[in-house]
Amino acid sequence: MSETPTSWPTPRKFAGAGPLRGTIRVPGDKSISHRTLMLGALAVGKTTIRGLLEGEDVLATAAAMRAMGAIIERSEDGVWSVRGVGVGGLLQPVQALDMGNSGTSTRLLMGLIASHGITATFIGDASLSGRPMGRVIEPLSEMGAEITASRPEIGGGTLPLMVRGSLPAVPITYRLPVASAQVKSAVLLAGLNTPGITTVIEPVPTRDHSERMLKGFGADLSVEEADGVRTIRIRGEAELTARDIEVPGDPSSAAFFIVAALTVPGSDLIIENVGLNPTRAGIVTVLRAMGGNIEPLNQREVGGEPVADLRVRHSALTGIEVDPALAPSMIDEFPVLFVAASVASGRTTTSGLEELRVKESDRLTAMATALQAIGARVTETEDGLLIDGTGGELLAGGGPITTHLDHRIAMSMAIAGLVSRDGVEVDDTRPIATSFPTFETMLSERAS
Ligand SMILES: O=C(O)C1=C[C@@H](OP(=O)(O)O)[C@@H](O)[C@H](O)C1
Ligand SMILES: C=C(OP(=O)(O)O)C(=O)O
Repeated sequence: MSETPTSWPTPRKFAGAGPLRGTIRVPGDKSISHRTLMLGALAVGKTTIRGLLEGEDVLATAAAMRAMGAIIERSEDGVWSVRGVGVGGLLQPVQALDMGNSGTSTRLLMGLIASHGITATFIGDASLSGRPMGRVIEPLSEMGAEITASRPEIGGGTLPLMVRGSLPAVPITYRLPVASAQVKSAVLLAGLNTPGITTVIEPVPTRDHSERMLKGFGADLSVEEADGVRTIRIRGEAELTARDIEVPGDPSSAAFFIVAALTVPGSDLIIENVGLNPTRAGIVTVLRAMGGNIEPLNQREVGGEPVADLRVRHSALTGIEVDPALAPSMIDEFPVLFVAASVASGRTTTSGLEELRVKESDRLTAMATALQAIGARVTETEDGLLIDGTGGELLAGGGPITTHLDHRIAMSMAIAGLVSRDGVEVDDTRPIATSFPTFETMLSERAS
């Protein structure tokens, strides 16, 4: 999110306004949208994209790819086209790349630049400038890139930072020390323009959009799985071929409406075209285990990804112990799961969630504080939250809730407002535009 002097915090109160009914369609998947722009920009020919998420994070990626030579346009009917420069063809950007609020743009683009003979400076907003970049600096430096970051004492370095790519880069075998699709993708993208084979070993599976899409664009990539450990190999100096892509709806955005429909009495909502890649669908598994009535209809494939329409009906939810092994498949959905747990009956226990502390905000502390402020019974532990739900009763409500430039905190607390007596005031709704610019309109149209 860019902070200009004309952009002021936009507080808003969210309150219950009746059941959620009818049919909605959430915008395109953010992870897939970033990757279509990046791979399209490296392909030879013209890639067309339908359903691209037009959120600020994705627009930051588009601007960066333009600054490095790709021609990216949007037609009036919302179809995007990307004319690529070819692998190895990225141009030196003239100005610093402003990544706004987006960790995915930053870390994946650092990977791309690492194996090109160019230098780029990355800047971002206050939230992004506090996030750890050491996790990508380490493998990309091993590949030969020279990276100078600010504040090396914070997670190995933060923005602003400068990446001087290495041409040629050195292929490496890298075992991921954290379960992170961004780190995996940064190394694989660096591998695209590196001679030989770059290997990533992934002990815990994370979202696999990069692997699917790299293959789809024609890269020579293989995935081997043994005892739950994935070994991904990419052959470098690849040639990518332009494609026509349809981006499925974002399950992370759908999650807000799934929780809203499950918790607001009388709701019966259909959410169309939701991506259900197994590496992303943990939230559906957990909410079902809590008693949530979520029915997949019309299951199909869109853009190489499993998709369904979800019918979601109000349900009496019961707290559970969430298996930490599910965390990577729902890492962005915990804030809204905590809202569901706050009105379930009994205790919900979560653990193994240290990664939530290095997202757009420390999402464990931010959500514990926010939910306590509106009357939920929440205890924060080192790596999770313990939540004792109301058993279907409304939360008290209140605020203003501090959202810390974090879109998922803002939207989760908006949903909490629907199940509160007095409503929930959120201190700033601007961050919502990073991932789901139509969220507020869709919410006021459906909850009525
Ligand atoms: O690769 C991606 O598109 C993403 C990976 C996840 O981050 P980590 O890799 O840091 O877990 C997720 O939280 C983020 O919203 C998007
Ligand atoms: C963590 C997120 O995104 P990013 O890392 O791209 O900022 C998110 O969207 O919840």
